[in-house]
Amino acid sequence: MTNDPGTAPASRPLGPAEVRAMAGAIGVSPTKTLGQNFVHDPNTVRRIAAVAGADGDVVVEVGPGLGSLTLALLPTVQHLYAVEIDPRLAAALPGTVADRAPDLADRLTVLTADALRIDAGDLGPYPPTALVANLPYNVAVPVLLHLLAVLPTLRHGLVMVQQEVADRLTAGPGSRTYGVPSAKLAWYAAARPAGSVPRAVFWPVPNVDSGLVAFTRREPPSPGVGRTAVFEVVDAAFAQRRKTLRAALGRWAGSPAEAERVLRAAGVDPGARGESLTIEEFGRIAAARHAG
Ligand SMILES: C[S@@+](CC[C@H](N)C(=O)[O-])C[C@H]1O[C@@H](n2cnc3c(N)ncnc32)[C@H](O)[C@@H]1O
Repeated sequence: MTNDPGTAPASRPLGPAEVRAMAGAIGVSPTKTLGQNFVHDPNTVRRIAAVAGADGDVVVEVGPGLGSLTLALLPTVQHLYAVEIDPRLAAALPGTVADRAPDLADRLTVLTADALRIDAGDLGPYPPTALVANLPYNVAVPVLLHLLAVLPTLRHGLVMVQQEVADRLTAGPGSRTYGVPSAKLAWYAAARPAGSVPRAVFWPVPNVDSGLVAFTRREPPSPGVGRTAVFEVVDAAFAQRRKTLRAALGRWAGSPAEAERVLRAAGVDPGARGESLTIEEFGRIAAARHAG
């Protein structure tokens, strides 16, 4: 089911004064522990919704907060599952949508839950196809990787994260910022930078600017071993990223000599470093170890 933008019902966005007033009315003073920085600029949420390209999608939004982005997404999505950990924000969201987008209220399902603990069965009848979220900063990478793991129907998404995290998520082998988040995200999806967002559009104003990361799911590499085994190699290689793989993987393999044997069997130079390896190469190393 898609929605014709020409006839789609509209929603009334939240501006700066309204964001503060709504938070006050429900007794929320934003906390750092929950990464509560609310967007109060209607142009920013319109832009995020446009770049997300989630028209006709069943969207998962993590951390809807006061509903700024939710209101921008609802006019064109098929359905939206909003997963919010703060019960006061979750309880207020249906009322906000009923008030500002009354014709769209039945497209929204609100779940009061920790996004790190949900799985597909928690959401509802529609298989989710897109993730669009201004992610809570402190758990952004674990949430993204968790949802890609437990929601196999997610085809694409757009997430807003700290600029530094956006750089890491979208880095490729050989880059200074390539690391565990980049390699693990590459297992699931092709990711690309999709713009930046200045800190001034948030309340309260954070210490850093934000970046948008767009991703499209891809077939995972098929080394013959599972994701957990491959991610163990990624973690071991980057735990000592300045060391050669022969040394960095010594404990994982049992000894540097065994690491060298596995690396050679995988066709990977034992003198290379993890930061130069593709996710396919990490997969080959895991498979070579399990092949014995
Ligand atoms: C950066 S704010 C974004 C709020 C809103 N989407 C916006 O753009 O204004 C992050 C939101 O995620 C919520 N949150 C934090 N940790 C969470 C978790 N583990 N699961 C679900 N929601 C979480 C916070 O309460 C907050 O509402």
